[in-house]
Amino acid sequence: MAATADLPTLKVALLGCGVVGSAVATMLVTNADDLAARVGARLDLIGIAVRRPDRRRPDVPVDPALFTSDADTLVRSADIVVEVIGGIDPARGHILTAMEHGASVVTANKALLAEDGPTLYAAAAEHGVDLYYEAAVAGAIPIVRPMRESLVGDDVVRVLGIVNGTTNFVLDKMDTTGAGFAETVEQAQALGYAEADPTADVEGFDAAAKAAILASLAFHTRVASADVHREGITEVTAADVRAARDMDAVVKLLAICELQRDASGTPSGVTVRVHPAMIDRSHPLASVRDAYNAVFVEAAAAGELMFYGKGAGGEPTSSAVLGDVVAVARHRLAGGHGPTESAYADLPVVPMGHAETRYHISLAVADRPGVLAQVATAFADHDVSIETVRQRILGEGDDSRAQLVIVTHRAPDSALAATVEALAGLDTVDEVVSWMRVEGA
Ligand SMILES: NC(=O)c1ccc[n+]([C@@H]2O[C@H](COP(=O)([O-])OP(=O)(O)OC[C@H]3O[C@@H](n4cnc5c(N)ncnc54)[C@H](O)[C@@H]3O)[C@@H](O)[C@H]2O)c1
Ligand SMILES: N[C@@H](CCO)C(=O)O
Ligand code: NA
Repeated sequence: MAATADLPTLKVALLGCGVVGSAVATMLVTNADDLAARVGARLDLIGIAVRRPDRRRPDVPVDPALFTSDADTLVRSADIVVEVIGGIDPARGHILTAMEHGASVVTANKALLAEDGPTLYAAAAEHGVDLYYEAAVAGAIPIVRPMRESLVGDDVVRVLGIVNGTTNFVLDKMDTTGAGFAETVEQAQALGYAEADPTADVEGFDAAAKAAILASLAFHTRVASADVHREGITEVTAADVRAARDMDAVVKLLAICELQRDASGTPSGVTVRVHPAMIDRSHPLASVRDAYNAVFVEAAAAGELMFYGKGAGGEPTSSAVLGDVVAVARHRLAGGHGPTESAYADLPVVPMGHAETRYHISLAVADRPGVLAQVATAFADHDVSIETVRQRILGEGDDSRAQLVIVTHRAPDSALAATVEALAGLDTVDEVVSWMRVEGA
C-alpha cells in the first residue's frame, strides 16, 4: 500500500459508543490506512462523546483518553461529526452546533431525520456542509444514496420496504413454525434481535420513521413520522399467518410509499403507511427471511429494483456509516458537496382512507340461502369489487356455519373500512374474523 503518513488530516468526532458507535470506532482505527488511501487524507479520531467516559471499554481499540462527556466542546473542533447517540435531543443540538462550526455530519438517526430533517438540511445548506445518513434506513443496505443520487434522474412511483429486522424475524418464525406472536417475540428477545422493550419495533414506530425518510427522498417532498399511517404487528395472529399460507402468501410488516396522480396524470399527493400485509410468495419481498431487510423500488424508467441485506447490527450499520464518512471526507478535500434537500414537489400526504390496495377478509357466516348475496351486496354498496370468494362449510344441518374468504380488487381503504363495518352489522354474519391488506400486485 502507498504510504499514507504524509497525507493531510481530517478530524473526526464520534458521538455515542454503543452498538453502532463501538463498531464505527473500531473500523476507523483498524482500517485507518485503507481509509486514508481511499479518502486521500487520514481520518483522525479526535474524541468519542459518551455518557460515562470512565467506563472501561476493552472491545473498542482506542486510547481511553479519547472518551469525553463533553460532546458540545468536541463537535466544535471537528471536520466530520458522526452522530450515533440516537433520539431527538441532545443529538439535534450537537448536530446543529457541529454544522455551525463547519463540520459535515454523518448520522444513523432515523428518529431525528423523520421528525426534524428539514432543520438539519437547512443548517447544512446555511453552513455549506454535508448531511449524510445512509445508516438511518435499512442499516447496511445502500438505499439512501441510490434514492438521493442513482435514481434521482428517474421518477420513483412506489417503494415497498421490509425495513425492520425484528418484526421480519417474528413474522418469518410465525410463518415457518406456526407459533403465536407472544412466544415468537420472546424468542427474538432471547436471540438479541428484539430489545427488552420491543415497542418501537413491534408497534411500527421504527419502520414509520424509515418510511418517512424513504417517501421524502422518493417523491422530493417533506414527509415526517407523524404523517405516516402506522399499524404494528401485535394484532397479527397465527390464524392470519395460516390464512396467508392458504392463499400462497406470507404476512410481512411493510413500509409503503406511493405517489398519487390526478385525472390528468399529474402527481397530486403521496400515501405513506406501515402495516402488516399479505404478499404473494412469488414476490421478491416474500423471500426476505429472518431479520433481513429489503427495499423494493418501482421507478418509471428503471422499472423494478430490489435492495437487500442486513438492516441492523453494529458492524453492518457501521459499514453504511463509514461509507458516508469517506464520501463527506472526499468532498472536504475536493471542495465539493453532496446533495442537499430536494423537496421541490411539495406534495400533500394524503389520508390513509385514500390509499388503494387489495384486501383479504375472513368471515364466519350462517350457511343458508341468500347469505352470499347479502355479503356481496355489502361490498357492492361500497363500490368494492370482489376478486375471489372461497367457502368452507363447517358442520351440518340447520345450524351449519360457513367460513367465507374474500379477496377484493383494489379499493380505497375508507371503502374497505365501511364495508367491514357493514358486514359486521349483518345478521347472517357471525363475525368478521379478520381482514388484512394484500400488497405487491
Ligand atoms: N443498532 C442498530 O442496529 C442500528 C441500525 C441502524 C441505525 N441505528 C441508529 O444508530 C443510533 C445508535 O444506535 P445504537 O444501537 O448504537 O444505540 P446504543 O444505545 O447502543 O448507543 C447509544 C450510545 O450513545 C451514548 N449516549 C446517549 N446519550 C448520550 C449523550 N447525551 N451524550 C453522549 N453520549 C450519549 C450512549 O452512552 C451509547 O454509547 C440510533 O440513532 C439508531 O437508531 C442503529
Ligand atoms: N430495531 C431495528 C434496527 C435499527 O433500525 C430493527 O429491528 O430492524
Ligand atoms: Na442504509
